[in-house]
Amino acid sequence: MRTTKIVHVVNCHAEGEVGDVIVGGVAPPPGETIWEQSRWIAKDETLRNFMLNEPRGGVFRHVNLLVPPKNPKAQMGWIIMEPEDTPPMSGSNSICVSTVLLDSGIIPMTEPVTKMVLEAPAGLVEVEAQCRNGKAERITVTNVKSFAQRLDATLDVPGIGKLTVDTAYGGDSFVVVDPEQVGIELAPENARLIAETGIKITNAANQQLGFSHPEDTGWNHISFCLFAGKPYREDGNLQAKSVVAIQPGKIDRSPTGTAVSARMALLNARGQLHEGESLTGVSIIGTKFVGKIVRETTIADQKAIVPSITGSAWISGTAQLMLDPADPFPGGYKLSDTWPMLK
Ligand SMILES: O=C(O)[C@H]1NCC[C@@H]1O
Repeated sequence: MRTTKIVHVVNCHAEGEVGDVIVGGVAPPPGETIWEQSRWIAKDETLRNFMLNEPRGGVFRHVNLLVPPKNPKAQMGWIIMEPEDTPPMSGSNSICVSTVLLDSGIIPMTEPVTKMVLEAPAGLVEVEAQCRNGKAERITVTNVKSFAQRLDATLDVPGIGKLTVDTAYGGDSFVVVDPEQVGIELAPENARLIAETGIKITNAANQQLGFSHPEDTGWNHISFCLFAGKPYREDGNLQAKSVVAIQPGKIDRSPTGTAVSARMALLNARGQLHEGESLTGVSIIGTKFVGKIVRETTIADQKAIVPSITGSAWISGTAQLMLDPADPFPGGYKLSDTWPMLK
């Protein structure tokens, strides 16, 4: 066996969505901040291609790189790599990272509760983990400031027609649509159709509506389409289907923590969900993230919320990824049968 690198990975999923964690074998990238480091990873592409492309990855995979924190308040920093983006923040990935840090002993666990501060590219996030018998069972992440950007905007989607949509940010950027407008039931058998429809809506929203983060973060596009089911009450809790199409055309298996945060910001902007109240997002496979409005706040003088997201993640394996110097595909490859090509 010969290899020019060994990347040590702990495999994990949060409520069904893969969020593998690189725990060794990769030096921290250059940059003064975690955001700058994440821009370097996005531009360089070497690690993204090695980890995300076939034969080591695939369109379903998200990978997180642990890095030393830059802010002294944080115990660990991390960079998120998703199929097409290297985003500011991610709910499922933050829950996977927290679980791997605690369950594998990288950060010492205290039972019944361990508190940590982690540093995402978007900034600091507080984590509270309910721990029992050496397992971080429930992770609550206090997300970055989330806000509504456009309410009831008209969007003309080629092949679909005129829709009324919202745009919002919950650590990542969303166009939000009521699935009844496109006549698609948010059921597993419709996953392909939902993914393709969501990508059309996201592309149209980027062309016609756009997105700009008020703090000039440089995150100025819409990443995802959230199909936001009608809220209903179950056992007294407010719930809603939360199904997200991710570029280049897959469905999040989890309810998408950033989407639940963005949805709560929209409900708050409409006066329908208040500080201290909760919304549980239900994924396409029936898994749940419990969202809560921790507090109402502002961002650049606009209304915003600080949300939290609670969910669980489970370690599913470990891997050492290698590169034989004779491998003809050091950067891997993508094919449009499983990885639709972006226009
Ligand atoms: O939970 C979330 O926010 C994420 N899941 C995969 C894509 C999003 O970043």
